[in-house]
Amino acid sequence: MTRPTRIKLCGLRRSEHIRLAAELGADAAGLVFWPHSSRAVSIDQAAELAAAAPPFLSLTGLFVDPTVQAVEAVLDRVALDCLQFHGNESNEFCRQFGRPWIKGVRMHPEAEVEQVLTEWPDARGLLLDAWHPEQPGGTGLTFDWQRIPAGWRERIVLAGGLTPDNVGAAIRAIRPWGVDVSGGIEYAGQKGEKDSALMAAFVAAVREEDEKHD
Ligand SMILES: O=C(O)c1ccccc1NCC(=O)[C@H](O)[C@H](O)COP(=O)(O)O
Repeated sequence: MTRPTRIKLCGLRRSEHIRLAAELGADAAGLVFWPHSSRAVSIDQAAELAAAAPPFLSLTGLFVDPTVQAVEAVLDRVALDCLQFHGNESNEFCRQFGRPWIKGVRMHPEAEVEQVLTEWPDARGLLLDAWHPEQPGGTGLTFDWQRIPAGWRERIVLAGGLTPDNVGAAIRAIRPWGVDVSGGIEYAGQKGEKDSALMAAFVAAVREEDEKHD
């Protein structure tokens, strides 16, 4: 049997969606702490979401160029299992909190990908996302998956514009360790509003593709 593709559903803001993510068999749920995002949650909201999380769903807190104090303020109140840094944070910055962390890497069209990926040696994994000149993430855009070097694919969480319709092709193309989605599980035109049916369809599409590789 081949390994299952790990799934992170990002930008959850309701307790029922946290429970649904676990029931569907997702591995991780992402909570956005970047205040400029329409998916952002306050510390109080996040504490409530964490209280709704069943065992073994990895709660991941997403930050963009935060201060140390901002991350610590969240960690004081919210039982996060993993941190995700999605800005220009260095390896040293990310590692100082003593928690498992992943690094969001935006795939700039001119980036020397093989070189860039070596910059965060202590990350548990690298979440590769589309690059956009003004938005640090959650853009709904895809990038050319073939730019991901073959030797790195087992460490990669693939993100950027994934949907129930294209995630199977993405898995087939590069066999990443995991996949991450936000906009692709939301109601059309309603950024931040997750659609339970699309959450279920996304997880089902991943599992359907996984079964083809057994
Ligand atoms: O989702 C956001 O609002 C966000 C804002 C700033 C930085 C990162 C953000 N999201 C990071 C994620 O992990 C998203 O799931 C990832 O960017 C993919 O988003 P999408 O293309 O909408 O699936």
